[in-house]
Amino acid sequence: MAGNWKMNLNHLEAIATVQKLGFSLTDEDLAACEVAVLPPFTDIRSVQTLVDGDKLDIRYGAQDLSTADKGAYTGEISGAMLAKLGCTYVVVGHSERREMHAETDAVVSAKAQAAYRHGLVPIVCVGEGLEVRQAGNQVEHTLAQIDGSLAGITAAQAETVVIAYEPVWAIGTGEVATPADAQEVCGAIRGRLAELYSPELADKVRVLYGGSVKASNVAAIMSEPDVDGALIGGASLDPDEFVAIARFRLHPADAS
Ligand SMILES: O=C(CO)COP(=O)(O)O
Repeated sequence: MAGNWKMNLNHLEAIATVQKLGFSLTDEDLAACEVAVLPPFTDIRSVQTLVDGDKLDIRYGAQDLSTADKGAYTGEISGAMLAKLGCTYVVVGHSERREMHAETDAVVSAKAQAAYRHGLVPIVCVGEGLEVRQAGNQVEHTLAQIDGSLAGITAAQAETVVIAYEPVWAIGTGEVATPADAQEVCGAIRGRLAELYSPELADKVRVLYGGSVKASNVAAIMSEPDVDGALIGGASLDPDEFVAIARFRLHPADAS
């Protein structure tokens, strides 16, 4: 379960949030479910200090990185800098960056490659907008994004990649995809990974669903065979809600 904080929570709020997570999540919870937070860049040092100091079994990472490793790139953050701060993950190709920063699949692939150069695991985001969904082209569209975003990623790298299927129309709207909608595309993604790499590799890759996930709907989504986890925006800002999401196995899968 990965919490994408987006541009929310300053470093003081980040400390309070991670402390609460660290206090609430038991060893049992963390043995059953990996938990990661993806704060803004300015919070990462604070999160690192807490996680290291309190020996919390929580992973953390960033929401973006530069395609370049070093140099005259004003405002950019390199994979090397994130690795130095102990990041495990980095989100690449979130729909908000694809839309607002015109990131193409080629850019996303370059960012995923930059992540691997520094030992970071990319969480590669894909997913269709409302018009594509209404036209019924969600599978075709999302698989084309997979092809483009994973271009240049070797099998050895792809073994660890995390894919997040986030239908744009379900992000921050309260409009959650049905479990069957999530399964349709997540299953197709796994099928494409099998074609691009191998069925064995495809089975190992974690495919997440994202879009209005909360404690009350997570169990139903997680009951689908090809949904291995969730990328959570708004609900991850509330530590109690995020902990309840991480405990999805305790909720009935038919809650709505
Ligand atoms: O974009 C998302 C996670 O990356 C989903 O955001 P919400 O959970 O707020 O819909």
